Amino acid sequence: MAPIQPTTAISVGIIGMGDMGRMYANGISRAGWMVNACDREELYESLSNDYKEAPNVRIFQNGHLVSRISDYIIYCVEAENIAKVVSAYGPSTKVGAIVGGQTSCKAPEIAAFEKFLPSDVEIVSCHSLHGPKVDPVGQPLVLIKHRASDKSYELVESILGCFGSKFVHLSAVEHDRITADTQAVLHAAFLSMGSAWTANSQFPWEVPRWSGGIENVKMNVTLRIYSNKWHVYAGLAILNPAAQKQIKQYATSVTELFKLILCGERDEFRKRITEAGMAVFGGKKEGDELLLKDELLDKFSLSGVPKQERKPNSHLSLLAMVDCWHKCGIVPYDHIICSTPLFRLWLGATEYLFRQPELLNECIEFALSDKQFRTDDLEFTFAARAWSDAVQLGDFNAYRKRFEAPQKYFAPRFPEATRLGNEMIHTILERTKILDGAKVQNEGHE
Ligand SMILES: NC(=O)C1=CN([C@@H]2O[C@H](COP(=O)(O)OP(=O)(O)OC[C@H]3O[C@@H](n4cnc5c(N)ncnc54)[C@H](OP(=O)(O)O)[C@@H]3O)[C@@H](O)[C@H]2O)C=CC1
Ligand SMILES: O=C(O)C(=O)Cc1ccc(O)cc1
Repeated sequence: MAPIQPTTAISVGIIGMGDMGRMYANGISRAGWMVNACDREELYESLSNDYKEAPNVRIFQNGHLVSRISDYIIYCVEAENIAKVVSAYGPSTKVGAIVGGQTSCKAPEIAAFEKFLPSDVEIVSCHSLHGPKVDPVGQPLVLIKHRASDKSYELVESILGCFGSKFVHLSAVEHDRITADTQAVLHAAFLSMGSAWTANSQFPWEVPRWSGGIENVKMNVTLRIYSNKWHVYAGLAILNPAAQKQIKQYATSVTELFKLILCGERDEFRKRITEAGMAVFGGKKEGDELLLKDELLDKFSLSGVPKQERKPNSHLSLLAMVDCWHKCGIVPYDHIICSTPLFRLWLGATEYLFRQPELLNECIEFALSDKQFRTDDLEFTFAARAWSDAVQLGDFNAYRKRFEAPQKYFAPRFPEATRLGNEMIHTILERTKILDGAKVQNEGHE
C-alpha cells in the first residue's frame, strides 16, 4: 500500500509537549500534517510563544480542545499520569478518531484507553525506542494495532513514517515483555553505577582505574541516563511487572557474585560466570565480529587516559548483567530489532568482555585477587539492592529522590557526555545494521 501523502487536512493531536511530545510535534508538522498540541493549562502562554512561528502547529489550552478536533491523538505524558490524563480528555475525543500513547509501558496505557475512550474511537499506540536527543532515522519505532481498522493503521504508519524509523509491529503484551528484557535491567545497572560513584564521591573519568575501553561506555551511558528525566525510568521499571522481576534478579546476581568474591570462592565464581557466558554468547561463532571494537571504544573517552596506562577492572556490573540474563532466560540478541541504542551499547560492552577469553580471564582473576575495586563493588552492590527495593516498593517519590542526587552531582558533564554518546550511538547503529539484516533474513526463512 502506498503511504497516504501528508496534508494539513488531517490533524495530529499531541497531549504533553515535553521532550518527546515536542519531538513528535516538530517532526510531524514539518512533514506537512497539521498538529494540534497542548501541555498543562498554565504553560499555554509560554508554549504558544515557543511555537508562534512554527508552520502547521496550533497550540491549545488543554487536551479537551486538542481531542475534539484531531484525527490521531498521541498522549505524550508521564506513564505514572496516563490514567488520570486519559480519564480527563479521553471522553472529548472526536468521533471516529484514532488514539495512541508514547509511554514506555503499555499495560497501564491500554487499560486507560479501554476504560476511558468512547467505543467508536480506535486505538493505535506507539513507542519510539530512543530518547529525544537521538536522530530517529533507523531507530526502532514500535506500533501497536490494538483496536483499529487496516485503513486507520495505515494512516498512523503514514504519519509516523516522517521519522524514518524502523517500524516494529507488536501487541501491547509483547511490547512490555521485550522492553522489560531490554530496558529495565540495563537502566538498573547504570543507575547503580551512578549511585555508587556518587556515594564514593568519584568522578570516574578523573580516576585512572576507570579509564578507557568499556569504561567509556559505562560513563557515557550513565551520564546519558541521568541527564534524562527520572519519571521516564521510574515508569518503565515500576509499572511493568516483568521489569520488576528482572531488576530484582540483577540485584541478586550482583550480591551473589560479590559474596563469592569476598569469600574467595574462586571455582564457584568462575563456574557461574562461564555458565552464564555460554548461555548468552554460546551461539556466537569465533569469526563473528564484535559489536564494539577497541578503536570505537577509545574514540569516545571522557577521561583521555592513554591505553598503556589503563588498569583492569572487576566489571561486576557486566558480570552480573550476563548472570542476570542467564537466570532470566534472556538471549539479548533476540531483541536487537526492538532495542534502544543504549541497550545495543551495553550488549556490545558485555560481548566485548565475554567474547575475548583473555580479557574475561583477566577480569575474573582481578576480581578475585585484587582489592582495588572492593570498595567500589561494595557501593555498587548496595546501590543495585537499593534501586531494586525502590522499584519493588513501587514508590515513585523514593525513586525520584534516589535519581536526583547523582543527577545533580554529574550535571556539569552532561553536555559533553551527550555529544560523545550521540557519536557512539551513531557508530554502533551502523554496526548493528548488519545484525538487523541477518535477523530480518532469518525471520523470512522461518
Ligand atoms: N524521554 C525519553 O527518553 C522517552 C520517553 N518516553 C515516554 O514518553 C512520555 C513522555 O516523556 P518525556 O517527553 O520525556 O517527558 P516530559 O516530562 O518531558 O513530558 C511530559 C509532558 O506532559 C505534560 N503533562 C502532564 N500532564 C499533562 C496534562 N494533563 N495535560 C497536558 N500535558 C501534561 C508534562 O507536564 P509536567 O512536567 O508539568 O508534568 C510534561 O510537559 C513518557 O511516558 C515517557 O516514558 C518514550 C520514549 C523515550
Ligand atoms: O535508550 C534508553 O534506554 C534511554 O534511556 C532512552 C529511552 C528511555 C525510555 C524509553 O521508553 C525509550 C528510550
